[in-house]
Amino acid sequence: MNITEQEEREYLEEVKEKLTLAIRRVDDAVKQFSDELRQKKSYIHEHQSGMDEADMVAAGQSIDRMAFTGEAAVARKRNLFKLLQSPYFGRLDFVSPTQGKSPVYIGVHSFFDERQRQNLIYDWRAPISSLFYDFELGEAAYTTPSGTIQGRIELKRQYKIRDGRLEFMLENDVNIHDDVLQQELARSSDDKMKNIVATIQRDQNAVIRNETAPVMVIQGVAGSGKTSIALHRIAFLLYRYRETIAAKDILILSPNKVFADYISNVLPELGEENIPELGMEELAADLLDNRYTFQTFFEQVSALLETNDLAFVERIRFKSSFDFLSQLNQYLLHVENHYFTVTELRVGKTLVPGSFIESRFKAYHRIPLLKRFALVAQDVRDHVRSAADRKLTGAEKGKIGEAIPRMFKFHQVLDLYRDFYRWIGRPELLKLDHHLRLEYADVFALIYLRLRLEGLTAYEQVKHLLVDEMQDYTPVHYAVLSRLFRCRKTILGDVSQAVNPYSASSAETIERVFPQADVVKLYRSYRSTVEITAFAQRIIPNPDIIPLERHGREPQVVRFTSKEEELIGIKQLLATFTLSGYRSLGIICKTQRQAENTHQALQTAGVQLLTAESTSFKEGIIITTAHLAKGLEFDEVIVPFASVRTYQTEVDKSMLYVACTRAMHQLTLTYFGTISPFLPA
Ligand SMILES: Nc1ncnc2c1ncn2[C@@H]1O[C@H](COP(=O)(O)OP(=O)(O)OP(=O)(O)O)[C@@H](O)[C@H]1O
Repeated sequence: MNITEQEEREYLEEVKEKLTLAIRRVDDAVKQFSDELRQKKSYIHEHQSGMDEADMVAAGQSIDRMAFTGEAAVARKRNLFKLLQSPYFGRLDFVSPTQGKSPVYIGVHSFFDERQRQNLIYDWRAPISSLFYDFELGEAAYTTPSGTIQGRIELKRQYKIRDGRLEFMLENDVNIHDDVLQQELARSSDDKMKNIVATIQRDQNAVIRNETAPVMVIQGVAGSGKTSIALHRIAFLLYRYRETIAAKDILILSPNKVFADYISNVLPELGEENIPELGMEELAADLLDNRYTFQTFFEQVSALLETNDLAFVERIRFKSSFDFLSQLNQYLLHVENHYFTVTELRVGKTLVPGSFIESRFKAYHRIPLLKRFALVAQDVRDHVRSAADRKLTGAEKGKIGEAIPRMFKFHQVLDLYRDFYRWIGRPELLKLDHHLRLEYADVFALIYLRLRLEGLTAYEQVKHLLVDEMQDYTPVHYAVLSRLFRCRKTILGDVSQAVNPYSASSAETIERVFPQADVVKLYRSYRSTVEITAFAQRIIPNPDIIPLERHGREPQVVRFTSKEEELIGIKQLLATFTLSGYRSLGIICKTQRQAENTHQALQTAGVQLLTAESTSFKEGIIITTAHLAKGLEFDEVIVPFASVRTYQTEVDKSMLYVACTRAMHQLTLTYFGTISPFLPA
């Protein structure tokens, strides 16, 4: 069945025809829904006066239901349209004793032909589609909710169908993905991340389809597809658990708005709605009820890059350690045991003994400490009432309500946080300016104390949490996340890409906070050519990295004799880029100031400056910092001012590594003066 290319072409036309018919049917349905909706609305409008409240509610509900069904039909139509452009990308002929043999065509969505009552296209997330990613020809098996199906794959094909036309078709006997993967990776970049359903690799597929891990930690080298996989995993979970999880139940913690915008196309491309996204700082502000102002992570890194303040580094280092978290925990025990100093309380003629108050306070040990006072006060009132055998006056009730919290040493979490540093004998480690602005390293520690002392119940509706750039968060961050989000989690990152090496977390660090986590390590790198990967390896070596065999020009390190000359050189590189056929070029600087100055100095039309306030980026020439470029990629990257003056510390080294690993096809570093010690002379 459909053996020759000609037969495949004819089959494609057949499928397209059926898709066109299906679109027409959905169109009719949509039209019918909107007609009915209009009629219903005008009926309600005309008969409004004669309707009671119950009628109105019922009518409103029926309108909502119709609108919902109408919206589902519109979404279905959108998916069918997408299929019409590219109905499927793979096929396998699977023979099993129970199912016989029939070709399984795999696409971005499923397509069930109502007339034939047959699945013509299987969704890439369907159980049977996993065969495509996990097996070559021969014995194979896949798991369904009702058990494992064994069989043989007798044929496997891959197609490239664009605008409804079959561009090529590949037969495989060894590894089907290699040729197509090479083609995909050689393509120019996009201003939005793209889906990779046609070329998901076996190890990636295992992560995407993992259903058992309560916490999945993905440590993957630069360009190993972590972000892509995480988004495909979300799409998979939305499909697999569609009865219980909807897009709105998932939350992405993303490093910045540009990144959020960059990844925003993947899920819609896969037919899912976009999911809510939040930056760490937004989360922090929310958890602190917007009561404190604080330095952002970007500002922290900028300060590190622009000053050499050893005390600042020391504060960050300390607050990024496990020791810090355990000292905070010890402090909380100390607070519990020593800061509630009970005294006996006289109410009218009744004397409430201190031991009673203390025992009530201890009885509530499961309740956050600062929430216990109201409960203890109520117990004291009950005690007095039964001892005095009368009702309490309002004044007496008020007196008890005030007296109990007064027995506790502090009332503001910030006061406790300050006290913590006195308690550990390091008061110099807390720096608050006169506006009480917190340093970034203090933000989540304060939230942690608040969480433990006051309890926070926000975000309980989240059913899956995705954290990208995990290396940028510390044990305290994770302690907060683990208490706040009790749901399953996917956490991904690369410790080599920390923009602040003083506060970087590895997969092992995160595993200590989430001992139940499944940790997956990915070593194959897809983004950059072998030459670019090898170059970046000299900055931060990782012997385990496996670059995909794709070659390109050797990265260039170009020396100039002055800054002016260097800028002229960069302008020439930009002119070459505009003729190159590539779509994106990133000039990746170390600091925001350097990026701004370069932007001004170049004065070339159409060069966009990306800042911490930017919300999206477009193709073309971008000037930005390594910090903001993290997670993004460009056809070509220029790293200017790569001299020892710019890149000399550990933080600088991380920045340089991140900058170089953003390049897909071409990388050039320019400098004047003495080259950075991290680069080959
Ligand atoms: N299986 C695949 N098929 C095709 N392209 C892939 C595959 N895996 C990864 N890629 C491509 O490799 C590039 C890097 O992917 P992605 O940005 O998800 O990696 P990452 O590990 O998050 O990178 P980084 O940590 O360096 O930001 C993207 O262009 C992505 O489309």
